[in-house]
Amino acid sequence: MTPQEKAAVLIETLPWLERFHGATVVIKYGGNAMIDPQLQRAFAADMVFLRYAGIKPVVVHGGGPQISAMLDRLGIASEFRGGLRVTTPEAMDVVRMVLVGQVGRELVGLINQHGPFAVGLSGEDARLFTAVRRPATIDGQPVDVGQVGDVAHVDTSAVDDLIAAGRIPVVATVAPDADGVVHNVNADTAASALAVALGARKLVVLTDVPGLYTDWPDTSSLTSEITADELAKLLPRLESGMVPKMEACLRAVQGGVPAAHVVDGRVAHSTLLEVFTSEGFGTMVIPS
Ligand SMILES: Nc1ncnc2c1ncn2[C@@H]1O[C@H](COP(=O)(O)OP(=O)(O)O)[C@@H](O)[C@H]1O
Ligand SMILES: CC(=O)N[C@@H](CCC(=O)OP(=O)(O)O)C(=O)O
Repeated sequence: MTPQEKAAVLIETLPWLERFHGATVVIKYGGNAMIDPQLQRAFAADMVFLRYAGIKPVVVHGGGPQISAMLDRLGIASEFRGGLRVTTPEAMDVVRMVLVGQVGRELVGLINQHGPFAVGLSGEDARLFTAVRRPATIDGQPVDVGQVGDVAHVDTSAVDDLIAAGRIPVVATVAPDADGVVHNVNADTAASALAVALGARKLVVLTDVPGLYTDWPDTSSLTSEITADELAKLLPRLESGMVPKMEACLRAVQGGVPAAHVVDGRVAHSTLLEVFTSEGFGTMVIPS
């Protein structure tokens, strides 16, 4: 790369630095970016980069594969319906242990190699999330999936305090219902609810595909931009993990977040590519 090319890359970020300075951006961390050590470190660096660029990153993490691995080790069967894990009280203990005690801790540690930034919390802390039991939907029919929650209420005060102190909140998605019974909340769903409650300028969801395919698995149907109305029409035809993911993007945009993005977390620094380049990256959901 010539010095001119290097300078061009740097200066391309200026309009985006101007636009997003001071903005809150919610990033859902999941998929391969969460399992591959090099991608993990790249993600942690991206969060610190955003912070130094004057953006306020808030991380909501998944951990589905890690939960499945631990359930397996403990000999507890694991099943998904409509993209949601069937969560028995026994499985719920494992979900909580893995998300809060393992996955969240590891990410906090990686970010904090750069400085005293990350603080982990779960939906249980300072009433961040209050859950309500949520059925899965298969062919339009509700199906019981046990202790699975949707976010009924968000109290952003703890996250606000951390942001104001210059920290990077790292959120695990277990949440009590109004009676204090803890529920398993899909991380895409929780990220969306938090983005809306914080008035975030962007929701970025990392996954293991380049973006949304409107006619999966036809690779020519990869879409770079879709409106909320178009997505609402497409949603009943989507499958498995894409259902909570695209539903989350739709809800975020309908809730006032100006843009929700699904990006390929297998590409190192996908968050930076999305925020700071003119072409963007992945699929962007915008209001209709
Ligand atoms: N229309 C679609 N567009 C993109 N991916 C799809 C689509 N339908 C199903 N998928 C599958 O959904 C997966 C994403 O869901 P999931 O594995 O739950 O994501 P994550 O682990 O990143 O939360 C993709 O890797 C892909 O295999
Ligand atoms: C209800 C439900 O399905 N909860 C998810 C929570 C973790 C998650 O969402 O992790 P990913 O983003 O890595 O899929 C689960 O138990 O796997």
